[in-house]
Amino acid sequence: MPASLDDFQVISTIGTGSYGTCKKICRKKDGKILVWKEMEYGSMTEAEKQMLVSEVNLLRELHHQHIVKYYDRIIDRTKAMIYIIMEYCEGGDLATLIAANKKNGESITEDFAWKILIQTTLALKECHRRKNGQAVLHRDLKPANVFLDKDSNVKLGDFGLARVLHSESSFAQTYVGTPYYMSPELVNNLSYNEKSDIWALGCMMYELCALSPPFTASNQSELNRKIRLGDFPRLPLKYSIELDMIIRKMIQVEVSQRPSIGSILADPLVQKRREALE
Ligand SMILES: CN(C)CCCNS(=O)(=O)c1cccc(Nc2nc(OCC3CCCCC3)c3[nH]cnc3n2)c1
Repeated sequence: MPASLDDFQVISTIGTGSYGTCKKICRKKDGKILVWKEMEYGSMTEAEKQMLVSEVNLLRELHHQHIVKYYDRIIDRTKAMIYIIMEYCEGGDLATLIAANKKNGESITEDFAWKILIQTTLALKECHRRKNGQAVLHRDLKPANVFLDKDSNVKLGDFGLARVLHSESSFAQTYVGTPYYMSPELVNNLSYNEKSDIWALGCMMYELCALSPPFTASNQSELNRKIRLGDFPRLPLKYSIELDMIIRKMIQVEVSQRPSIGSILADPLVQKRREALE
């Protein structure tokens, strides 16, 4: 029996993303805490609605311990609203963690950095695993899209939903952030590929440790120039040369020089770190 809005109690609003609002909810029948992302589709074109349907269908197919679990969706045709119900991540998102560390002058440990690197790589591996020939590239890997559960395990979220965004909508203009993680191939208008997600992963890991993205600038053209050059400072010295090296390998301008997901996971150091996690 499809879920309905009154099966849930809204607890609070967590925030507003590029596509709509995220609310913390409680499922009345068992008290389970979840979230829903509510999106208004009334002003969407038929093509955008079709994209939304296919994005939600992709979400339904992704089952992995490090990917935010999709539960259900509710469509309220009277208000032209869709509610996408997903697991709640108690630990919040990495962007909040980075901002808090920056504010308090704190930094994550080396162990935690490896844990995030490994678990996010495993989540990307699931995304890239070809699903009926359709690779689900994340396309928007950034700290705000990586959540933590109560045990600070990674939950990769917010697939494609941001992509569904209809460009002329007010949300689009309001929520366009600086694309710090844009890869050189995207800057050069070449095609997005699996190695572009690796570049973004390297940038995210760098920012998580250094509390600043590898490339920063006050305008897009200056940022593009720095990205094309690919030079950035070493991680803070508290982090090992191995961590700096594996992140540096991911942030290489030459696509073919970047490691694949398989080679990251096959790295002896990563294997050792993975065993320590299990
Ligand atoms: C302990 N503290 C450091 C952290 C406190 C943390 N508690 S908190 O303040 O409610 C909090 C903060 C942020 C996230 C979450 N959990 C969460 N957020 C999602 O999306 C957030 C949304 C994404 C788009 C932009 C607007 C926000 C999810 N999507 C699927 N599952 C989700 N779970 C909870």
